[in-house]
Amino acid sequence: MLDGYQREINYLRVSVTDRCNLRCVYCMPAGGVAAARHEDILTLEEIEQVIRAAADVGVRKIRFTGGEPLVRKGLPGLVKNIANIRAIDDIALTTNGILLPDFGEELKAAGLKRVNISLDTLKPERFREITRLGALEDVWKGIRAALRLNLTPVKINTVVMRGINDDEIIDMARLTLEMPLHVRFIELMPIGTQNPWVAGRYISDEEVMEVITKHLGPMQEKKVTGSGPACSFQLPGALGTIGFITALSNHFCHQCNRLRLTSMGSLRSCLYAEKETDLKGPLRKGAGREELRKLLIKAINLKPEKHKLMEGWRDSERVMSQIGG
Ligand SMILES: Nc1nc2c(ncn2[C@@H]2O[C@H](COP(=O)(O)OP(=O)(O)OP(=O)(O)O)[C@@H](O)[C@H]2O)c(=O)[nH]1
Ligand SMILES: C[S@@+](CC[C@H](N)C(=O)[O-])C[C@H]1O[C@@H](n2cnc3c(N)ncnc32)[C@H](O)[C@@H]1O
Ligand code: SF4
Ligand code: SF4
Repeated sequence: MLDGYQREINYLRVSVTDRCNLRCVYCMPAGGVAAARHEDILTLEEIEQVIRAAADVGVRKIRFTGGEPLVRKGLPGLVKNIANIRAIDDIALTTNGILLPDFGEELKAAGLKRVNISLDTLKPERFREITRLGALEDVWKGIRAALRLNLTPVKINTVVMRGINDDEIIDMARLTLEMPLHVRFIELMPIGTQNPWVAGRYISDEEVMEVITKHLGPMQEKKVTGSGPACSFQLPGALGTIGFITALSNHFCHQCNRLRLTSMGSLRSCLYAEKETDLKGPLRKGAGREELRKLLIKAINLKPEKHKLMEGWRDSERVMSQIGG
């Protein structure tokens, strides 16, 4: 359906958990975030109910995210049920990749089409510093599993941070020459409790693009499957593409197509929105498909025209891993 600004809303990002096996510096505090109690998180059956109602109001694409979606038990079963909803034509996953060797095959068989994997550095020690817990080689095992299982196009999400990984822009871009990977440079957003950490580390995608063209030459525009906010380009002879997600500098809100379902069961009409529409309460009081449909329409009508992240983050309660990136 169309929202109040004539934008077609057809993409639901579903955060299936607020938990994660990593603690990335820009996403979570070192000690993690107090995990929600199991009973406060939507059950897989409740998530499926919401997705069925969302399909009724025009949602065609589902992306599972988190936290780390692969730590949620039973995800393949949920994917299988969603793949049976005729109106849904794209089921994707955003993941840190570490558990893909364990669950990739089952997810593919269940109907998962493709994965976006987060990777900010090619240096093992730096990877450990950024994620505080992880081993780089495990992500590579996940990337290789995704390619082997044809969970394609495989996109790589790289958050660029001044003084942290900006010296690797060229190496990350070069990956697309050697492998069929779609590397997207994401602008660091001042979100959640990591807001103070972000100060001084933001780099615009314009600057990233300049660095790439200076060292690797001009690129051609190239469309990649997906309906997210990236603009994509290709280096001559490359197997993959290079994308830019200009979340701050040139926000793509005018073409926004999405709604978010938090793991706690609220609809968040914008990444930035402070107001959420509770679905868990109504679901647990027996709300049926029609009532859920009405609540979805309400949330779509609440969508703001654009974010105001340049003015700072105002939600004191939520961090990125709880909202679903
Ligand atoms: N400002 C803003 N940033 C977003 C939004 N959605 C995604 N992003 C950013 O884009 C990054 C990549 O998103 P992904 O989860 O990989 O999904 P996507 O790019 O929408 O997906 P496809 O294009 O379908 O592959 C996220 O990590 C966020 O940083 C949004 O609605 N607003
Ligand atoms: C919150 S994570 C959830 C899915 C999964 N755990 C992962 O890392 O891909 C989704 C995406 O949000 C991005 N992200 C998290 N915090 C961010 C921030 N402050 N600015 C920009 N992107 C951020 C991550 O890099 C990741 O690509
Ligand atoms: S970005 Fe993803 S992997 Fe990193 S801490 Fe956040 S949820 Fe976990
Ligand atoms: S910030 Fe809000 S309006 Fe802008 S693209 Fe993201 S969800 Fe849509």
